[in-house]
Amino acid sequence: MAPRPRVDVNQQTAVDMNAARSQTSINVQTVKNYLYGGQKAWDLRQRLEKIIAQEPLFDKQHRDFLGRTDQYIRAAAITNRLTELQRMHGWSQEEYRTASSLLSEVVSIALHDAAFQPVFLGQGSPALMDNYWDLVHEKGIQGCYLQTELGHGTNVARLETTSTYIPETQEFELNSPSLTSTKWWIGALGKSATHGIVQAKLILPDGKDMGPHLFFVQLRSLEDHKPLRGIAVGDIGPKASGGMAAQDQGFARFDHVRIPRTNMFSKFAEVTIEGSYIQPPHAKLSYGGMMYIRATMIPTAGWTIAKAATVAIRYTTVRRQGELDAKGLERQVLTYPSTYYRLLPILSRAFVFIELGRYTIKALTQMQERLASRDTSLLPEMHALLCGLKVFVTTQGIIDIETARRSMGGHGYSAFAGLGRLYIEYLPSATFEGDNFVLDGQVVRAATKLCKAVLSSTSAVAKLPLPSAYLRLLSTTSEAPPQVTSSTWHDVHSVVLLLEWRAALMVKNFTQTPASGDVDANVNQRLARAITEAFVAAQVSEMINNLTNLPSEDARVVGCLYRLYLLTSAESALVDLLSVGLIRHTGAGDPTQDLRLAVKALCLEVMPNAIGLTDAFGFSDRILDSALGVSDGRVYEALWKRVQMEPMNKDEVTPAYAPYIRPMLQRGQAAAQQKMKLKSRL
Ligand SMILES: Cc1cc2nc3c(=O)[nH]c(=O)nc-3n(C[C@H](O)[C@H](O)[C@H](O)COP(=O)(O)OP(=O)(O)OC[C@H]3O[C@@H](n4cnc5c(N)ncnc54)[C@H](O)[C@@H]3O)c2cc1C
Repeated sequence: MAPRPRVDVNQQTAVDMNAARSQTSINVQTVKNYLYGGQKAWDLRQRLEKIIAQEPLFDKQHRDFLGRTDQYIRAAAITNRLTELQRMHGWSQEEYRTASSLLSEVVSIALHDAAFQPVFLGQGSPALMDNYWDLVHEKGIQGCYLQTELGHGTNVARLETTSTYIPETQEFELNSPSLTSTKWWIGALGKSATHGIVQAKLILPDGKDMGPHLFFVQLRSLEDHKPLRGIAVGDIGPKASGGMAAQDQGFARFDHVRIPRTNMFSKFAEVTIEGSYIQPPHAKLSYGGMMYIRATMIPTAGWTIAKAATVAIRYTTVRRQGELDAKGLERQVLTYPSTYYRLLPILSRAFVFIELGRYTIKALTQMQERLASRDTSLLPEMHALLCGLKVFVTTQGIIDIETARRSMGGHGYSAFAGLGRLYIEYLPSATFEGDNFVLDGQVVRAATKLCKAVLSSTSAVAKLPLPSAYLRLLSTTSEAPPQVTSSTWHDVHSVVLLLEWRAALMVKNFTQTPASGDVDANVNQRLARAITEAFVAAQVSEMINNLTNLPSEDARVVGCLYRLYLLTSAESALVDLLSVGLIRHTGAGDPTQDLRLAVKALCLEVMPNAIGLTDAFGFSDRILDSALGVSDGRVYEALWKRVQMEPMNKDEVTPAYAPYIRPMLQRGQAAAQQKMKLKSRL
């Protein structure tokens, strides 16, 4: 047998990346424009990226080696420079937001932008806006949102902080009556924020408790940043696995702190000068701020998953492992079925969540316009939808980042791979803005209410809001559930219908369970997922229809990704599909095998464009900050370069040698010599 040619494993990486790019059949720029919502948005991003890339402060090369305090100080310096650049270049809000996202850093000012400012806008009274909006908007003050307490998070009704109205001075007095009433986990409160929006129980002069309301409170002096009298404030310490180290989650206690009456957020509910309470027109009007944050979490999930997919697909394209082929090359890791089956569905979810985010934010904007004229009709449905979507995208996003990291083997565990950081920073999204398991319950409550209406009256179907359209299937005039055959998996409409039937039957079964009947402990999670997946599947079908706006080859490839999304959703729903009898074992072979083979076929169809599709996300090497995700594929050189920066490598002999390593070795050597002597005497 002729000897196989020797391959330079390092040089081969660039060869493999170039070869993968040259296989791309899509127009990367067109798909990029599609993902960013038009060429204009992409051009803006490019223009801002050039500015940001030139800033030495924004360099990420050394951040993995910094301790917590230095990470926080670095983040503050970055924020200061970003706002300076905003003024220098006269950036609009949109430009500032884009530049901020391009930083790809955890910074405390994010809480001001994402939580503090929207609540101010949505719930500030005209008086509060007149007095403070300019300061808020111009960042003359820095805000945070103080809801969670040491003793309560989910159960907002049991928060203990009080705000008591004193008519004599027209002031509220804020008080933390117990250790467990201490505000806790509050982003930017530890060391940064000057002001906060405090959720506290409103107590009227007659002692009546009106439940939690929002109050605007100054926390630190604008002269020297010291906490104001009566306020004890600090940082709650390091987070799990060193995550979000640059952000100062904080605690605060209030000892009879007075604020003016006008500092209550009273756009909807109000306390009069005399101390009477004016009810809001709808109990859930104040949900607006939180709904906005939840809506933005959908595209964020998409772009976060996109980063994980880009890094892992690039690395597994150039990483070779296995038996040599005739050319002397090992197999590209991405080509193993167990690898592409893990990674390509992640790529498909990134595309879907990015598009879904666009839809949701548009729908929310429409609802907010109606809210402005006090029309709350869309509110309950939007609330339930956003709860479901928030849970779905964050739960899936967390799984996807970790799956992508593991697909890269041992090097994936290096901090220089970048996915460990991405994971740990994304992880709390399952808990904040509503714990995912708690939100599931709200999705199910809303669905059962509508289901009962549909089951009791045929006219209710006509009034079903779009996200609950799947319940139409329960109407007496609806067709019977479809028969699943091998062709089902090749027809978008059939797969969507199947996922809708799954949700409808599961909700119906649950709704019809007698009050005395037992339900399993996981029922809310299963139902909420089925409900949300039915909605998302219908949206994906729309996305496929709208692909006619793209050139045909781009539409074909992105369409494959969307179908892959639908099929992997159906695959993960198999247990439910079997439980509700939509798929049956007929004795003629495995009824799920056709689906699994269709998933594989779609993966193979997407594969030649895997690199092109990840390039379409438009991430620079600076943003990904990953030695394994470099766009030229030269991963070993990038990893080697990073390792040279490791501070421990500055000393040839570690300072730990003399005091600790040497004495241990010397004791061991002496003991071994002693034993040798004893042996030689025997
Ligand atoms: C990184 C990070 C940043 C944060 N930033 C902020 C911030 O800026 N401002 C702020 O106010 N808060 C913030 N939080 C707090 C966050 O909003 C709360 O952690 C969250 O609301 C959950 O509350 P909890 O931690 O008290 O958990 P708990 O409510 O005690 O929940 C504990 C467990 O009980 C379960 N559980 C609780 N109630 C129910 C129920 N009714 N049904 C079923 N299961 C239930 C939950 O699923 C969970 O598993 C932050 C948290 C984190 C981790």
